[in-house]
Order: sequence, then structure tokens, then C-alpha cells
Amino acid sequence: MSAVPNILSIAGSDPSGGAGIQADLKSIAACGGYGMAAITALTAQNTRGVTGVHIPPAEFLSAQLAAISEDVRVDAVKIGMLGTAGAIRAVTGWLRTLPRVPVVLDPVMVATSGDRLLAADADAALRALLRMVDVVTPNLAELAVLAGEPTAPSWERALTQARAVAAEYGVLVLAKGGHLADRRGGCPDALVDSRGVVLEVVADWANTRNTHGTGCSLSSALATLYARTGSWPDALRLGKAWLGRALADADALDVGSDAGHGPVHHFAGLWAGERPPSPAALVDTWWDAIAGVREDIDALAFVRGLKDGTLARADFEHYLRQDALYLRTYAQALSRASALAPDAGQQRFWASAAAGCLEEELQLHRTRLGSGPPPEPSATTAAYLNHLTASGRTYPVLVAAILPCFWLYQDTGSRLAAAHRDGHPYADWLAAYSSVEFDRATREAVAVVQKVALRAREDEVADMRRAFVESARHELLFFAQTEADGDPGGSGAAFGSPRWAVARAE
Ligand SMILES: Nc1ncnc2c1ncn2[C@@H]1O[C@H](COP(=O)(O)OP(=O)(O)OP(=O)(O)O)[C@@H](O)[C@H]1O
Ligand SMILES: Cc1ncc(CO)c(N)n1
Repeated sequence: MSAVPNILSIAGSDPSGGAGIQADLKSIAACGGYGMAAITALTAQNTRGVTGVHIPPAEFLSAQLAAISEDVRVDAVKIGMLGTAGAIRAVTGWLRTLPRVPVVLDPVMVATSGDRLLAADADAALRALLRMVDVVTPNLAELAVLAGEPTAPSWERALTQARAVAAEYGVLVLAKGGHLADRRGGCPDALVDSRGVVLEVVADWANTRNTHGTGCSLSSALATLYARTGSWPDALRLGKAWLGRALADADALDVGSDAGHGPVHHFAGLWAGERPPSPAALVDTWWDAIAGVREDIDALAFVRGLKDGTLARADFEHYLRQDALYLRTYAQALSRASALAPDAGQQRFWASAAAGCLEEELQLHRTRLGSGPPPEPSATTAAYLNHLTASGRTYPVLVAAILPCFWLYQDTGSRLAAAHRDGHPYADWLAAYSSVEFDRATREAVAVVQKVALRAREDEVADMRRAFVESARHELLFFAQTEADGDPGGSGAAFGSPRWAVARAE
């Protein structure tokens, strides 16, 4: 079987190319699918609005659908403008003839311009169709119609409506925040089931008028990326990152007059040399890839001794000496990430992490280890530092290599924290790595790396993942180097701050 999924759009035509099947086919191609289109309606439309709608007989829609499914394997379906109750019934009837296929329904009722795109008597038919789909992607106004309420005045209310719709129709609801009046936070979208939010993704607001067809584009991207990943949350993460790029570069196109809303740039990433959004770019899959390393860390005598307090002080101090040395070069890697960062938010995050890391290193020396000369790096420490330095050639690979140092310590620290009790000889260490500040810094670091990975080319993503996995292996070896150096050293003073700074990237 080909790795390229066959994606069918059942939707209306927008001859100006920004919405409808034209947007769907571009989105499907940009996201790595083979696009097909069964046309429900012709609109006469441009970036300023809809001037006419022509709907062919529903029987002809049925004929198009039958022609496709008699011949072509359909891996996912996106449904957009349906126009009439007859068209909806044709689609519902056709879906019943198919083996199980993932379906995304964008319940197109009105265009961005305010023009009506669904007949008033089609409501009941649409609700029947709703029960047959996997995901429905209403904007705020459409969500309100489906929920039978006024348009939500707040995002919280929209989420409540989404949950009610999910429960009533047995679907996932993607509530979209593109029309929110309150633009103080980012632009939120949330995948909601009958129990509540499954995944919320908050995007930066794109400062552009060119948002025509974003709804069509996102729903086709979701269908395509679901066919490629088998996961709706993953499809949403990838689809939103792709749409964000298409919105950010929308003004590079010159389509329509200033009075209208132009299209987004579906191929912005591809034309810049990137590959279609890749499931391998999801950092959660990297985390899964190091499950064995994480198990090995938990099983180390050093980590078990740290947890229950039986670890020999000399072993702990040997580790700390190497760690102080490590942190000095790690801070240089963080500073280099700051220097290479593409925007001020990321620049600031890495710079303050570097500063926090150096403070920690000084504190380690002063309190636990006294003021003796720095030790020689062990072979293990040197190997890890060489890897970090070698990863510093490009920003994406560097930040991927930096990440396990945050993530594995936060993960290990939060699990060891259960052992935290008065009189524990390493209580200060346990507290530092399970602090809320360190949790927050780690979340932020993961989010930054995720953002970078989703914008990277496929070969860069592969390099990032390799660098991440290699750093994780070095973390394991680093914990494992517990041979004592014979010097009992300092006095068990407190770690005031966690290992890294806690600034936020945005
Ligand atoms: N200015 C913007 N900046 C960032 N994201 C946006 C912006 N406008 C819309 N989006 C995103 O675009 C997608 C479509 O959202 P929206 O709520 O506009 O749906 P819609 O009304 O169905 O779209 P359409 O404009 O095609 O009718 C969502 O993922 C939303 O978050
Ligand atoms: C054909 C068509 N489908 C959907 C929309 C919604 O944006 C539109 N404007 N035109």
C-alpha cells in the first residue's frame, strides 16, 4: 500500500481558489495526501463575497461519490459546503455503503463574508449526518447553532457548548477560536469530547486580513493528517502548525482587492523547502522512543539510592562534581541556543535558562562541594559535552540535544519526589527537581522544541530526533557514573533554586 493516503473532499467550488474544494485540494497536497473532490455546489465567489450559488441535482452528487468509491480506496473524507438537504441525504446514503472511513465535517452554514451557504430547511438532515462523522469543526457561530444557543461570548462558554454537542451527537468537536472578540491570549482551538477538552492548541494570532478559507483548509488538513497519523490530537497539532505557517505567509500572495479577505498561502512551507508536516516532528514520539532509557534510569542503583536515601555520600558528591562541570558547558549550549534563536521569545527563554544554570553551578560548588579546584571531566561527562558541542551547528538540532536534560530530570524528579520526607539526606535535590518552577521551565522548553520541530525540514527533524535520543542515552550514563573519588566534601546544604531558570518564552 502507498504511504500517500487518498483523501476525498465533498464540498462546494470557490472559483477564486481560497476556500471550498480549491482550498481543500491545496491543503490535502500540502499535508501529504492525494486529493479528490466531489462537488456539491458551484458558487460565484471572490475574496469579497458570494454572488451566486448553483446546486446540481443531488443524484449527480451521488453519481460522483459512487464513481469514486467503486474504484478508489478512500482513506479519509472531509465534508464542507453541502447546500441543500438533498445533498446531505446523498452523502449520508453514500457513507452508509462504505466500510468504516474517518470523516471530518466542516458544518459550513455561512461564508466569512456573511453569505448563507446552507438552506434553512437542511437543519434536520445535517444533524442526522452529524451522528455519522468522527469530528465536526464548527466556528463559534456554527457551534452556537448546533448547540441551540446564542453565540458564545467567551471561550469557556464555547467549550461548554462543544461538550454538549459532542455528547448529543457522539462526535469529537473541534471548537475554533478564529472569531473570538477577546484577542489578548493566543487564538485557541480545542478538540472536545463528551467528557471535556481532549487537546487545546493555542496559536499566535496572525496579523492579516487574508483568512478566507481557513476553516476549509484546516478541516482538510485534519482529515489528511489523521489518515497519516491515526490520531486526532496529533492531526490537530500538525494541522495547526501547518495552518499557522500558511497564515503567517498569507500576505506574500496578492489575490483580490484590498476590500476583500484573500486566501492563506497553503504552500508557504513547501516552497521554502520544508516537507509536508511530519508525524516524526511530534516530540511526544521522541519521548516514547526513549522509554527504554527512562526505565534504565529508574533501575539504576544510583537513582534508587537517591530515592530512598541509602546512596553513599561519596557517590552523590562524585556525581555533583561532574554535574557542576557539566552545567558550565551546558550553560554555554543554552547561550548558543539563545544566540541562534529565530525570535525574541525563544532568545530570552534560553538566555535566562543559561543564567539560571550558572547560578545553580556556583551554588553547587559553594554549598555542597566547597571551593576546591574544578575536577577533571570523567570520560562520561566529556562524551556528553562533546555531543552537546557538536550539536551546536544548527539551532533545531541544538535545542533537541538540550531538551533531555530538562525533561528527564523533571520526569525523574517528580517521581522521586514521592520519597521526599524530613531528614532525607538528599531532600534538597528531590525538592529542586520537583518544583513548580522547574516543571514550568520544562514545559516551556518542550513547547519551544515542538514549535521548532514542526517548522523544520524532514531531514532536520530526523537529525533533531537523533540528537534528542543520544542526549537521553548520555543522561543515563551520567547518572550511572557513581564511582566515588574518595573525597567526602561539603555539608549537605540546601539547593535554593532548581537546576534551570524559569523564564517563559513568550
Ligand atoms: N487571525 C488568525 N490567526 C491565527 N489563527 C487563525 C486566525 N483566524 C483564524 N484562525 C484559525 O483558523 C482556523 C479556522 O478558524 P475560524 O474560527 O476562522 O473558522 P471558520 O470561520 O470556519 O473559517 P473560515 O474563515 O474559512 O470560514 C482555526 O484553526 C483558527 O484558530
Ligand atoms: C465553496 C465554499 N465553501 C466553504 C466556504 C466557507 O469559507 C466558502 N466561502 N465557499
